[in-house]
Amino acid sequence: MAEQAQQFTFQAEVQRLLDLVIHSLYTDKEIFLRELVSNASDAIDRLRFEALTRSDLLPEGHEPRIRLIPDAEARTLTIEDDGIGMTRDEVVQNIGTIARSGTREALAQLKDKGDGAAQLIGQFGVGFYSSFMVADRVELVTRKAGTDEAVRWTSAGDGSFAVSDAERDRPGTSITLHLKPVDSENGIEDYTDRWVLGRIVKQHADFITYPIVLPGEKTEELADPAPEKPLNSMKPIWARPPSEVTAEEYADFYKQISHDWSEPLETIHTRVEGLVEYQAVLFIPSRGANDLYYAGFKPNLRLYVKRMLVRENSEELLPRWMRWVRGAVDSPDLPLNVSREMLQSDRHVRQIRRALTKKVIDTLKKLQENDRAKYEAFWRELGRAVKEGVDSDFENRDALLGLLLFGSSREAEALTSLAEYVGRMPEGQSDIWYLTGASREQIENSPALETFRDRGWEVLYLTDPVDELVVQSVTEFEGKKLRSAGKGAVELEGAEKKESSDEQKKEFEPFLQVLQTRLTTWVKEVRLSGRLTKSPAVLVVAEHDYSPQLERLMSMGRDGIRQRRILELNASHPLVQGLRRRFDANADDGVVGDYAELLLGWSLLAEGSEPHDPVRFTQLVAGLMETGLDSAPSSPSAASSTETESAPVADSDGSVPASEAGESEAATATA
Ligand SMILES: Nc1ncnc2c1ncn2[C@@H]1O[C@H](COP(=O)(O)OP(=O)(O)OP(=O)(O)O)[C@@H](O)[C@H]1O
Repeated sequence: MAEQAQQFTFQAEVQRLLDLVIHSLYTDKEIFLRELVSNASDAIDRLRFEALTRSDLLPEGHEPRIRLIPDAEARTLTIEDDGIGMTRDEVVQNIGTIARSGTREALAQLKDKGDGAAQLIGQFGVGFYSSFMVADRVELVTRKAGTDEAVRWTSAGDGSFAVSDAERDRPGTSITLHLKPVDSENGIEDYTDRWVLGRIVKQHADFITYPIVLPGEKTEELADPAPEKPLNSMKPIWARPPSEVTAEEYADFYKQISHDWSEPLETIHTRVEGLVEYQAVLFIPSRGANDLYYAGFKPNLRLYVKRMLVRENSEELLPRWMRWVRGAVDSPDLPLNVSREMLQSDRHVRQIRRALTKKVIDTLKKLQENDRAKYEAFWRELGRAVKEGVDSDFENRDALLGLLLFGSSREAEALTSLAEYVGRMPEGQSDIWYLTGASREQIENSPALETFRDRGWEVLYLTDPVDELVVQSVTEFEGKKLRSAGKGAVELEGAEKKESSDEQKKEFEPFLQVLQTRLTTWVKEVRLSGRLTKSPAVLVVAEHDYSPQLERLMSMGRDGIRQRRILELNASHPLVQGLRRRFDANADDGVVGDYAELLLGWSLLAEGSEPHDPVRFTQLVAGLMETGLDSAPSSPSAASSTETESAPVADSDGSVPASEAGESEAATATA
């Protein structure tokens, strides 16, 4: 007795994907066939792989095929495979939910259904769902190898699907598309036409390694149908001479293995015969996968041994930072039933890995040299992963340094390599300078850059969190030190300057001591600055301490203990000079301590951080503003420095009048 069909609703993201598939104006509708045939081919691959250890799974004389069965009268097309099939649970799980969290998130964010959506759709593994571009109802019957039960899945793509028991005489899967009417204006052809099917297979699925066949045609002369003749050549793309493979064939192959519908950025086809033999077609994608930076991400790299797929997501053939590389590698030198552990320690695998890694790096290098725009497009998509390599791939570290690009103080939108930076270094500059921060804007506002600007020295702007990793592991490039503009002391160049600065240091010593004592909870040293030319103060860290950016990242969401930093003062700034005069006049003047705190709070705000004690800081600022009002002349032009020059040094309560603690030179330029 037939059981009642069980109804399920699609996961919200799947329905969204379906809506996009159905409504987006995707022109190339015929590629649904490539997607379904790819799934069929994968299913056969999986069965053959499973059968390596369970020979009972393969029926005697198993000659796997992918059959296309058109029915012009019923207006259906069935795609049938002798693959591994699915259990009931697998059907519900695989064809009803999206497992990959990155894809789910991206879909959840994707609201519009306009042209943008049509483009974006290429980012998701649409696979099976592409059937709904050409069919208004889809029926799938499948039986898992090694079981007797078959299951039927049906859906009209309208939010729900039904699952019920079914019959199937052998393992495998059949997918029947109830085709939409032919509509050539919208790119829907007659997919029951043998000629159309033959053309699509030839064009988009020629490289599938199993025969794709149409049922033999019955003719008047032949009582039995003519034998099935494969529509595809079945030659895997990597086994063909590169000169004979067209760009379109590579792109189709890429789309088959990646389910990314956008064109690959670069294709690498390599065939090596020697100590170790292998063939590989690798792709640099034009876009990184949505879940590339998730811990569970698996690379889209297939490993074949003599054309038998042994690993769909091989992590052994390329370093982890190259997990965005997609493609297929085939080698006859590896054992068929390879375990992960064996793969990792296999000598041949190691050799292949080394060679392929180098190949990809060389390709990127060439791209950087010959097509800068394309390389920058790659960099903006995947540069972050390359930076991971700098920290982890010691063998290729030097080559990777050459690939790095950064923003810099030179030009707002431009990216520069380290070599280009070094090439522009003016005389007198011996190090490569950078500053890390949350954004270009924040870095640009940092007072720590003042002297660099004045000297005309370029500073690299490191705004990506992984840049912190890069600069921790790279200390030199072409013999030039990489130095943070916000770390350690920046020396003034020239002997004369040094002498005068030594003298100044001595003069300021007692004053700085008092500030330091007042700020000791947060600051480990108060000293004179070599990097300030305009601002009164800046916070820096010692040479080997964490940068504020790294500290912020590490204490994300937690109240971490902050490391004590160094407060640098600009000795020639009127605010600092005025304050020192107050100190010289009366070493116990309470104003000096309050100003120390204000300067510290100001420096924190200037770099984009919060004052340590915002309440205390605002109180100090309010007090200062009040005094400013009490003492400032009533004329609106009072802000000019000439007017304030005659302003009193301090009020009766002992505070210095100033409109702002920071930039206002006027308020403190007093005698
Ligand atoms: N013909 C088939 N035989 C067996 N399983 C299939 C078949 N078609 C689809 N599947 C299963 O359904 C899953 C979802 O298919 P779909 O085409 O939507 O995504 P996919 O992108 O191929 O999946 P993957 O992320 O594994 O590449 C497949 O991963 C596979 O497990």
